[in-house]
Amino acid sequence: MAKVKEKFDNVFELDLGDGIKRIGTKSLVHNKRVYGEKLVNIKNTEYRVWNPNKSKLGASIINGLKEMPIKKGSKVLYLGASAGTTPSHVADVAENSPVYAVEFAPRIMREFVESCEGRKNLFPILGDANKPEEYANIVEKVDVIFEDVAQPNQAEILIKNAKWFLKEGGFGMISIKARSVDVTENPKVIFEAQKEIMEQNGFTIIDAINIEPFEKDHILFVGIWNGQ
Ligand SMILES: C[S@@+](CC[C@H](N)C(=O)[O-])C[C@H]1O[C@@H](n2cnc3c(N)ncnc32)[C@H](O)[C@@H]1O
Repeated sequence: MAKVKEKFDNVFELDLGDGIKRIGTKSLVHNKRVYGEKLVNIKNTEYRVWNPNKSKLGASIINGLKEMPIKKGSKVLYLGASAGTTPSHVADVAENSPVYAVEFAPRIMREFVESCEGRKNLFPILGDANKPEEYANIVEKVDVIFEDVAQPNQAEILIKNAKWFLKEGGFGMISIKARSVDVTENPKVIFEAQKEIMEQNGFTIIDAINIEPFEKDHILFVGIWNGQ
């Protein structure tokens, strides 16, 4: 018998009876898959299984994220939307609240727009996360910025967007890919350097999650914005 338990606001532990640790979100759009994820029905509710191999946020939750800043009612700015895998789960969690999702590759954007169909709170924005001023007329002040862009200046991009859009006391969540910063340097050194950039520019880091074995040399930092 399948069982469900709410782990964080609108994030559920799904026990399908096979001993595998799974999480999921309630389907906001019934019977619609975004990336081939499994759909399960438990007690008349449909859940989308959140695949940690395809989502760094999903992997972080499985690997022990302490607090989930994205909750029902959170306004979110998502940088690096790709085709919408993680943004779709984030939108399920936020439920009625807007998730603004920025992606700069037009081809991927087309796929992403398709996956937004029927999702009333997920807003695709074709834009460069390095230039927040270009989407400042669309995005409002948010509770959380989530970033997954795999660029050498990942931490700087978060800070730039926080200055424009993050409420004081809001959360920045950033997935750092060591190899995008420097392929030769030890990942631990890179993570420390990126953390320092954030701490010197207005964030207090409250959590750091290594997401192996799902992704190699990646870390997810969670920080509180002091409103610089
Ligand atoms: C690792 S993928 C994101 C995967 C996605 N977050 C998910 O979990 O479903 C990184 C994405 O960031 C996008 N990207 C990279 N640099 C960007 C920038 N400066 N502005 C907007 N998007 C960017 C890439 O085109 C790519 O689609």
